[in-house]
Amino acid sequence: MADPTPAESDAALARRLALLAGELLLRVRASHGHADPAALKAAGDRASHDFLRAELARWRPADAVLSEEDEDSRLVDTGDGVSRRTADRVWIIDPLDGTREFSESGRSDWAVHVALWARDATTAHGLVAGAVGLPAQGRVLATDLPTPPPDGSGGVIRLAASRSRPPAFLAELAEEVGAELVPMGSAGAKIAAVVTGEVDAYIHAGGQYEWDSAAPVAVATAAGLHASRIDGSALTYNEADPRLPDLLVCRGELATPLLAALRRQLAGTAVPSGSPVPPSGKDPR
Ligand SMILES: Nc1ncnc2c1ncn2[C@@H]1O[C@H](COP(=O)(O)O)[C@@H](OP(=O)(O)O)[C@H]1O
Ligand SMILES: [Mg+2]
Repeated sequence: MADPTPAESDAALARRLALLAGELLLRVRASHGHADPAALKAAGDRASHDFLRAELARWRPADAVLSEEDEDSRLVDTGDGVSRRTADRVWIIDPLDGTREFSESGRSDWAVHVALWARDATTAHGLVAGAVGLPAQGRVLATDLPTPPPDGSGGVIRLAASRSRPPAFLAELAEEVGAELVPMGSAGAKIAAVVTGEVDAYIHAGGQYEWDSAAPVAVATAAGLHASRIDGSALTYNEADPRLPDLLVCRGELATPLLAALRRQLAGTAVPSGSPVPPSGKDPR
């Protein structure tokens, strides 16, 4: 691909990098095969992270980066030294979301997330640009090419949830609102499915980080969808503590009934809105 012009917008850069990192991940998957899932996960994480880090340093050298794959990214930022907390612009990236699914043959529910948070943002959640690459689905969703909000199916609510770590209360909530659970990997793939209308909503609770949702939430918001914490409060990014453990993304008209159902579930189950101790290592996947 020819070098872009210096005037490439942040959103176009996010979209281009999500596309290129996705193509790289497809090559890594093809060359490693699926015989050793742990090695494939590690190779994918590393290749995509290194690529995105290098490209952001090349095209946006003054900006800070928060990446899942940086050694210290899960630690609470104390503000010492050069810090993303004092930066005006921070790229929040998940080089490979749905790592588990990436390592499983035939699955297409994994994604590349590239988002830009800005201190002076006037857009929702402080996110000014974002792209979600879905390499195995052959598409990239981005804030500069928003898709129109999907029409409701009018039938049973299709509710996407983690296939490996769904919130404990979700089965009961689904029964209460008459929803059908659609298990899927990757926060990005699930939110993309809400954006395209393949499902009606995505609910997660119990643990996640800013990079798991920043880019897909930027894309969902640009498409006119509702995105919030499960208690209805705002999602905020580039916080000192990068944990952002729960969220609801859905079509606008479902926000009120789903938040009401969530309130009833949370009243009964005391689901924490954040776990107490910042982990220093990676989550077991
Ligand atoms: N309880 C939890 N604690 C921490 N991270 C979680 C989590 N549940 C889901 N996630 C993260 O959220 C992303 C989507 O998860 P899921 O596929 O289960 O819906 C995954 O990102 P990664 O694949 O980038 O690690 C996963 O690690
Ligand atoms: Mg992730």
